Amino acid sequence: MPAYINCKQHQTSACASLNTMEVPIISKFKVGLCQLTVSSDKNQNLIRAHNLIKDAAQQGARLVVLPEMWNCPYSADGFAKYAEDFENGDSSPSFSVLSEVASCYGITIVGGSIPEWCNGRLYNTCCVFGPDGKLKAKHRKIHLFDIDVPGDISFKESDSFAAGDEPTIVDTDIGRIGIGICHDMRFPELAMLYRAKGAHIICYPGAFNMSTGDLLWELVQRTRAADNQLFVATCSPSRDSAGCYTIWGHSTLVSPFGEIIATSEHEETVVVAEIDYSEIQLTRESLPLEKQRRSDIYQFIEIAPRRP
Ligand SMILES: NC(=O)CC(=O)C(=O)O
Repeated sequence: MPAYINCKQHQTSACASLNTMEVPIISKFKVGLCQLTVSSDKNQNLIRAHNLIKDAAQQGARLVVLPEMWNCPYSADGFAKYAEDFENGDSSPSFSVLSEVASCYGITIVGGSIPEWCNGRLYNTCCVFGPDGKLKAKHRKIHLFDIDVPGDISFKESDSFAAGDEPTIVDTDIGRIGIGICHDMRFPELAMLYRAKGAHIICYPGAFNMSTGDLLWELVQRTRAADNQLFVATCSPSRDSAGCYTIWGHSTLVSPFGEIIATSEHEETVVVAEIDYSEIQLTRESLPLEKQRRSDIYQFIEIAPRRP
């Protein structure tokens, strides 16, 4: 645990008792989305993340989601500099902070993403921690964001990162969670796979920009939720985050019907809202897409990972 964050300082008796409780799977609970301002000062980012997670937990959130690249600016020239090796706890302050904070507040954290070093490769990686602070899952961004729109935006994540090659679905005390990172959201097949595997909610830490955000951020996440009749949570950095890539913001929680339950503008904020998994059943009964699906005409085929 880095010295500059003292979790014990903030630990209340309620918080302490949550850590020792046998927590049953619950279906109605609050989700917190921490839309934090990311600067070029890593320590500041860690402190900010801690403060926003604490705020969400104090508002009753049991599941807290952080943005894509919350410990560093979303900028190709900095990813390697901010990268951490999770296997080596001492050299991974971001990992340690999330683990400590999850256990301090007895919450599940979908830890946005940070650059991860592993065996000489850099990944855009999301870590999920349980209320005991233990790592429950690690998702490496599968679809890297390479875009070139002449006169508008050009960005090539694949120049910096290697792509992950596994979907990530994790069982927690607050349900089954599918994980995707930002551009992963554009691929309906991944969300369909999570739905087929029984996910209640898909969390997408993201960092859309001003060109893609206005047009697609809300559209894509509502579509993933409505197509698969499950909850979707997205979490972005705030717009005034550092770097030349201007971030859209608008962290959002969507219902299985595709309705926006809660959202934000682009400033730093914490969105906290309640979700109720009984809505999944209700939506699927009201509009039984699975029964109506014409698999005699088309089929969802699970394809093995493409390898070079
Ligand atoms: N970081 C990203 O993957 C950005 C993205 O997908 C976008 O549309 O913007």
